Amino acid sequence: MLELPNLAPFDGELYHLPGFYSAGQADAAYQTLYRELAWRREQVFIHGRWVNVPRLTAWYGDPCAHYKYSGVDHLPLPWTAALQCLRREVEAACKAGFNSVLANLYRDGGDSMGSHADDEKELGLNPLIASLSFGDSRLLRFKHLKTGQKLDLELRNGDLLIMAGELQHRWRHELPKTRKAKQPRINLTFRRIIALGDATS
Ligand SMILES: O=C(O)CCC(=O)C(=O)O
Ligand SMILES: [Fe+2]
Repeated sequence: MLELPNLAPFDGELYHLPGFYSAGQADAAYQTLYRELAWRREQVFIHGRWVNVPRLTAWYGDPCAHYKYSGVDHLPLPWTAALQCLRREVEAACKAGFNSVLANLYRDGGDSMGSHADDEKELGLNPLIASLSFGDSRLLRFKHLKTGQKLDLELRNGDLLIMAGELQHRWRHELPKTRKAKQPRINLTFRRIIALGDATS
């Protein structure tokens, strides 16, 4: 993959391309996404009650790309021009196709994403997930399920991160809260959803 070193020491593939977009390009993308995406405060059903997720989210994709995430069925909004453009560039770099993107907006250091794996069956076995970061930098932490080994990555404005192979089955990842003063960060995770009832797509 891209002749980059695999940062995962074992059980999966993880590739980091710092500065995939220049600071100028990334700043422009950030402004457009911040303004244009239909950011909303989502709720998930955990331990018998509805709780707000600690960030804003938006889900875009091809009409077939339904996706259950944290117990919620996401119906994708149609691609915006900016998202289409980013999708094509990420597809070219990854030599892979994506039919949907989950956008996350972390407004400050108090916003976060809890430990999880993107291992839903709609993503198929060993999904390739491409993640773009815009805005302030944040730490993404991986933890191996069996050994407990940790791997920390600082994701900065314009970075591309690719997760592939067995990574989602063997490791979990989280974006922890931080007490450091943080400006907002936008993250896009491009995914390929296999439409239910269409295992060949
Ligand atoms: O914000 C990030 O970098 C992580 C996002 C993530 O893990 C996800 O959307 O599944
Ligand atoms: Fe994830």
